[in-house]
Amino acid sequence: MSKSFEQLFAELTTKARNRPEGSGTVAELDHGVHAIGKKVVEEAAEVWMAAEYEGKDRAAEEISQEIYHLQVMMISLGLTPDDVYEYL
Ligand SMILES: N=c1c2ncn([C@@H]3O[C@H](COP(=O)(O)OP(=O)(O)OP(=O)(O)O)[C@@H](O)[C@H]3O)c2ncn1[C@@H]1O[C@H](COP(=O)(O)O)[C@@H](O)[C@H]1O
Repeated sequence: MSKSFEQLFAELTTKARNRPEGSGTVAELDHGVHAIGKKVVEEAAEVWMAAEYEGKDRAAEEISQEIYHLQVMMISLGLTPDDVYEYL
């Protein structure tokens, strides 16, 4: 099911609060900023490779994953979307 940036952020915020069993988001948050940062960088490279060699659909998929990891980083730091939008 597709969702917007805000819908995903709300979902992840709820997961961080309620800590449901089996949540990858909870596990990633527990690993901390250093580990989340590595995922952000890894996914950035995958966006680049998909964009250059794998076509638009794969690039869109990798971009969605980068957005996910950026949102996990935001939650880890206690940042809201408005804190980020301020700089757009
Ligand atoms: N949108 C995402 C999403 N995008 C990326 N990822 C994670 O990022 C990984 C993709 O990274 P890679 O390409 O490196 O794939 P991988 O090597 O198989 O990943 P790992 O072995 O490192 O886990 C996936 O395996 C997921 O763990 C996501 N995990 C969750 N979501 C959404 O977040 C919500 C909450 O998820 P849970 O916390 O797992 O319930 C749900 O709506 C999910 O759809």
